[in-house]
Amino acid sequence: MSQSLHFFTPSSLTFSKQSLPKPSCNRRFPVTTLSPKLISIKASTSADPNSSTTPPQVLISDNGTGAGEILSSTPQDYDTPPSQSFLSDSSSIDVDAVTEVELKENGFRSTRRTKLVCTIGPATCGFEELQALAVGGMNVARINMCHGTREWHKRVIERVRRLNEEKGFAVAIMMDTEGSEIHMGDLGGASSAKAEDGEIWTFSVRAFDLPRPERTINVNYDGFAEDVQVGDELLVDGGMVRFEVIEKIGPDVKCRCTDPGLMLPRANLTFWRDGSLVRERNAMLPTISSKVGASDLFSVIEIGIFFFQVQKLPFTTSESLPFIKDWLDIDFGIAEGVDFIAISFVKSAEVINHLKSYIAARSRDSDIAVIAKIESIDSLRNLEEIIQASDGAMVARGDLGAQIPLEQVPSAQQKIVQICRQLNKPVIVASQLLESMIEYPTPTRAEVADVSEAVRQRADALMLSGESAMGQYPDKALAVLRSVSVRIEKWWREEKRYEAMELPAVGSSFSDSISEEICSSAAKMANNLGVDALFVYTKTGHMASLLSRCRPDCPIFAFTSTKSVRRRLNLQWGLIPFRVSFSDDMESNLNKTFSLLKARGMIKSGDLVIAVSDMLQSIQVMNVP
Ligand SMILES: Nc1ncnc2c1ncn2[C@@H]1O[C@H](COP(=O)(O)OP(=O)(O)OP(=O)(O)O)[C@@H](O)[C@H]1O
Ligand SMILES: CC(=O)C(=O)O
Ligand SMILES: [K+]
Ligand SMILES: [Mg+2]
Repeated sequence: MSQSLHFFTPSSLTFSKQSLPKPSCNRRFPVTTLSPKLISIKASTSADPNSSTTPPQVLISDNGTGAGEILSSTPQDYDTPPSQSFLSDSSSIDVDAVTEVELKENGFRSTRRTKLVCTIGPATCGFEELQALAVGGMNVARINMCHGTREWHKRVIERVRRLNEEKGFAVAIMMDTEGSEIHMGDLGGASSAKAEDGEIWTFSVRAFDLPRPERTINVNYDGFAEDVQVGDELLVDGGMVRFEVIEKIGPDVKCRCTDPGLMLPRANLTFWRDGSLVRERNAMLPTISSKVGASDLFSVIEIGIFFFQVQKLPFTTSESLPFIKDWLDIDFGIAEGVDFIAISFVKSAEVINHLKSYIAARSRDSDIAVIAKIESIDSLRNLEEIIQASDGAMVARGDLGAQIPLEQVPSAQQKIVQICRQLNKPVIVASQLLESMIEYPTPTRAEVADVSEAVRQRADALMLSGESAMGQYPDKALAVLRSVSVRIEKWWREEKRYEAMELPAVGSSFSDSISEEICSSAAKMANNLGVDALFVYTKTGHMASLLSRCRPDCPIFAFTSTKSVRRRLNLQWGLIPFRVSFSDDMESNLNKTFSLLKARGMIKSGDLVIAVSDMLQSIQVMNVP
């Protein structure tokens, strides 16, 4: 079978040099006073681009006054049941409601390219709060299995699903595992505990009766009291609070506070001796978490049998497997059909490979992406192989900063972001981006500079942790990420300050190589010609990610036929994912999408577009008819 690279401009779509519009911001749509509020859409269009008989039907809500600006002949409220407002039939297109307004307000060039992940916690778990985050630009909702119960997380997942169904969002769900590191107990329900300078606290592996005795902290790791030595330094949350070990009495370890501060429930603990992290025993942490109850026993046995039969591995090898609580959470994530599973404290590529085969065996369509969290010193040693094995990575700076000296975190971040892009894996920069906004409504200048740097490095996504999980200003924190991202992206685009990155070949077949060449050429052409948007028709999302990897100046409209691929693409830089059914006939796909998007006012005649697809390996340059 021959594969050819087509460069053609169909006669009906030819353009002359003069007809090429000059790239500029804000030029295509009149700027309205609408802010990114929910809109309600029923795209009832003809697939025939020339048909003018079916008027577009779009209702945009105003800023909450209820007097929506009607742009359609058939107004429809956004609370219309999903079956009516978001038809997934062959004549409709699903697009993020917020993106649609953004496109209409500011044009292609101003859409945000950097994606935003929000950790959901007590401050944001309600439907209204989740909706506010989605309206504010949340692309991915992260649930952290370190905190809360599975029932709690299940309710959050259900609400996000409902939000997507009813309001047209495509918020993806990322489940983050607990990971087998040492951490404190849950403080008996208290939201925090304050340690003052010089105070003596007891860290113990004993379980305490409630109420928790004063100045005592429960530790999750049975070997803790044996492992620490008098004189060791004990760091809570990577050094937010520090203690010196002064005495060991059986299971109790007495410590004096040397750096006071606030300790949060289930905070991570590390101990240091003579200036080095003590970590030999970390690799031998318990494989069965104390949190596994009798009701989980059947699942534990099942998981054991899977690894014994399928992998021929003893399932107690904690080097290769996260501990059992994680596997139960992973089962939960698979059953719930989450979009991403993020694995904490990955030490080698092995655990990623095991998880991927586990997912493949357990979930029918196996489209859960596995994200490797880079937060242990071991993961830095095996960085390339871990990232290569994964579907993406997270720079988990919180715990990473507890395992390597803080001043090494920025260079590690830069390296991880760079390797991910070279290997074509999405990368999330996480933790403490806007830490002060947990308490205050404005960020520090230093935090804004940190966010800017992650955007400048062209990371795929930024993540909020405590800011959105339990902070006082989750929406404001998200708004800061949004506005800083847009501003910095624009600045770097206009000044062409970004360094071109050498992008090595990533595919293994000749067909992969063609796809890569097509995408890099299309991205280059898009920049040189100043086109308005790149269109990519992709079944698996791969071609879209190859385009995203090139970080072109214009946004990438990614058309895919499945909802799960659309949600997954929501994590990747510059992609605006649409769900639409399409065929192998590019000509009809183009006509259909032009027609649907024109009907929604998202493109107009004359817009210059470059289209690629993974069905027909070609590049087409055209003006929208
Ligand atoms: N589901 C939840 N229920 C209660 N509190 C939560 C929940 N999720 C997050 N939090 C709170 O938000 C804080 C920050 O969240 P984050 O997910 O970064 O947790 P973490 O434990 O610090 O980190 P890690 O990602 O390393 O597990 C937590 O320390 C916790 O206090
Ligand atoms: C996100 C996370 O796990 C960390 O920063 O440690
Ligand atoms: K976690
Ligand atoms: Mg962590």
